[in-house]
Amino acid sequence: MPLKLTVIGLGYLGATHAAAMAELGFDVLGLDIDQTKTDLLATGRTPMFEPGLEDLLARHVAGIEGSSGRLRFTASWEEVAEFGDVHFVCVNTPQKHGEYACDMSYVDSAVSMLAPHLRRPTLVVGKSTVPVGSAARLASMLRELAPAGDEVQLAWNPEFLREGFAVDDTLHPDRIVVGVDDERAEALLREVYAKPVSEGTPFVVADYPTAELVKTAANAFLATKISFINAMAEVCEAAGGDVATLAEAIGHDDRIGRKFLRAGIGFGGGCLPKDIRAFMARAGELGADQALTFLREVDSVNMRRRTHMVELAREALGGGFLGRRIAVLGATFKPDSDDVRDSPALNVAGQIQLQGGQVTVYDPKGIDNARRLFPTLGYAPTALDAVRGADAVLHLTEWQEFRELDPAALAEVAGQRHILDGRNTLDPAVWRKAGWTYRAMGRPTA
Ligand SMILES: NC(=O)c1ccc[n+]([C@@H]2O[C@H](COP(=O)([O-])OP(=O)(O)OC[C@H]3O[C@@H](n4cnc5c(N)ncnc54)[C@H](O)[C@@H]3O)[C@@H](O)[C@H]2O)c1
Ligand SMILES: O=c1ccn([C@@H]2O[C@H](COP(=O)(O)OP(=O)(O)O[C@H]3O[C@H](CO)[C@@H](O)[C@H](O)[C@H]3O)[C@@H](O)[C@H]2O)c(=O)[nH]1
Repeated sequence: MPLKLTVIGLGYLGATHAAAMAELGFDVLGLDIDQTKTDLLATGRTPMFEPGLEDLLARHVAGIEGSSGRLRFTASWEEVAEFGDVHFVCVNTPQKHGEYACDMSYVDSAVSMLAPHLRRPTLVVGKSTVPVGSAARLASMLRELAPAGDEVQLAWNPEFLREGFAVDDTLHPDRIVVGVDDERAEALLREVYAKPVSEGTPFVVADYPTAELVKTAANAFLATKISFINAMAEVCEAAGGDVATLAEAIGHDDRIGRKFLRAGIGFGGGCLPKDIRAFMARAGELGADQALTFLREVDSVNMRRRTHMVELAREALGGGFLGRRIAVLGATFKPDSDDVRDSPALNVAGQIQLQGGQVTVYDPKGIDNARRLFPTLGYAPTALDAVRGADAVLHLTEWQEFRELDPAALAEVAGQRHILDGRNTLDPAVWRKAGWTYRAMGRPTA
């Protein structure tokens, strides 16, 4: 009998994981405390934009014509507990309000809702990103609360997917990491991931703390790489160098690599910023805070990028923002996602509005989410509409659509022709040819 899986928490991670597990051939039952999400997913639609996910849902959600019927949703914890041989916990672990530390209340609540219904041998697998030490704590919580007691096991299986590539990253991961304290847990997870492992995906078995740390270490490294190149951008600007050429040149060294060296307004999203802060907070609790003081600098280089973009815009306008019209291209923290959590683009837009600018934002997929978070910003249905009458245009999220814009057509409707490229992905020559003053970050102005 193939294993039956459940997925608890159906956001960016959980909805993708549930659909991907059905694609691997398992029967999957999903649960989320937000019933609007399960209702939507049950009709094959996603609560968020993630390329390829609706196709996967159409292939597997029960009740959709021609689907495998392997993926279902419920609101009942009892049903989840009875159904699952393996339960994946994919709930959110945001930054605590006003603190660096991780808010574990959603994970704790999911585990305490599930545990009292666990009456037979079963495996609970944490996928959320958590502070090191959480798995051991949750394992004892499960043993205490579950009627099946020691027959309930826990494993930690951190997730490395990127938004915008979530489906592919889940079906074909770079590596699978499992933190276990028992061979049976490892065996069950080898069964779950047999297909990707048979295709060559490395399967790394670790203890709980190492598995938890692998995740935060990976995100800390990625964040550091971005802040490193952004620090080089600051120096390039001071010295008259070009950070894009510098990144290409150092990236040819295999030990450094080309990826994650795109300078600009820095990293945002629901992961890197909060994960490096939670990592610092946890290291502090463990008495190892000195080990991670460099992450404070990584964070401040990153936040400085946003303010620097605001300063560049002010400079382009020749003074303050009061009464000036600013078009912002991009609202999401990255392209191919509708996620606006800690978005550098919206942070810049918000700062300019606070300083008196009239800001109009356009984004291909993020406007609804942006409007909920920043209701007082202006929003336009197209890039052309956002640019109409603008005194400066800020390119802040690197959507392909923005690379394909016609600078000549935009020049006709703009108030003034100032383009500031916060992602260094537009073609300076093309924009300049169309009459724009083009300004990038960490690159020469002319
Ligand atoms: N988004 C990513 O790209 C990504 C990648 C890797 C790891 N992660 C980690 O995965 C976790 C989830 O991230 P996300 O981006 O999917 O968050 P999200 O906010 O999109 O989704 C979390 C979901 O969990 C639900 N939930 C909260 N408490 C619950 C409970 N007690 N029971 C059932 N459902 C509950 C919420 O309603 C929500 O739908 C976080 O720890 C994050 O750091 C995220
Ligand atoms: O060279 C680069 C690369 C990225 N970014 C920015 O960095 C942020 C994060 O990008 P990315 O890492 O691609 O997005 P996420 O989907 O947040 O994925 C990260 O966070 C996830 C949640 O933990 C992990 O699973 C992934 O492995 C990790 O890449 C975005 O704002 C990007 O614009 C840059 O500024 N320069």
